[in-house]
Amino acid sequence: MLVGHGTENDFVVLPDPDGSLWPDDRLDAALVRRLCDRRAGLGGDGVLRLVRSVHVPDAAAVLGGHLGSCEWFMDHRNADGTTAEMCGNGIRLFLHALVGEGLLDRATCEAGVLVGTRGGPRRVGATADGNYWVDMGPAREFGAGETRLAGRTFGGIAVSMGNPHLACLTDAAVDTLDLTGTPEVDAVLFPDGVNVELVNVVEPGAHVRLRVVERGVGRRGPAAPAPARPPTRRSPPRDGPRGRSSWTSPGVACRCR
Ligand SMILES: N[C@@H](CCC[C@H](N)C(=O)O)C(=O)O
Repeated sequence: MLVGHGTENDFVVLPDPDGSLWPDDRLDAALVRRLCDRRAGLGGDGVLRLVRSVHVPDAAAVLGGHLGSCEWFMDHRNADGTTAEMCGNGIRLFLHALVGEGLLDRATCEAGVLVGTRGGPRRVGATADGNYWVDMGPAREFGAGETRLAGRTFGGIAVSMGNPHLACLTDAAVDTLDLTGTPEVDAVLFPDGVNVELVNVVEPGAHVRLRVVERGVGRRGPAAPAPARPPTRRSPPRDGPRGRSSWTSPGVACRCR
């Protein structure tokens, strides 16, 4: 077992190349909760199992024709034992762990490696300066939503990045909010729950500050923002200018483009 984090989204990492060490009947929801328990277990926002796609029963269904191109599959579990389709922070740690375990050669990662996830294939790569990048894919809006949290109501856009997000622009200083509660959301719009991001625009189109209440985890710091290109208005530009932007959350920073 390993532990690691991507922008402080931390995980218990289980290398299991042929799927024999942690099959589903062993890595069940109860064991995931115990592993992620920050007092009685190793502690983490979730579990990342490193396994070849051919040993994942549902990989063919979620990858379709991409199955043959995704040697590795990120089997992601949230701290509460639920599975998540995709994790922008986790998939960069996933690649780092594959390299660290000698299962992939870092030099071959610089062009990008296609990794299977329950949100479909994602290309993730290593940079020459020791960092990692991920192509999060398109942000797919699927409606307007709101959440009741920290004694306030925040309106936002429902966005899928493979996993569901509610991205809420707000003038309330996000660093000052008490996010210990559970966000109230529309169960029809978000039948499987949702990751809630509260966003302050620091510099339109260039820099946002955000706080996340993550599905299956609870309050925590950053997440790969949804949409990956932070919105500068109530809904992200459908075909707005592409460029670089950054987001910060207490203690970390990340670049998006
Ligand atoms: N923080 C992650 C999201 C991880 C999964 C999430 N908890 C979910 O259930 O969708 C990210 O960076 O995307």
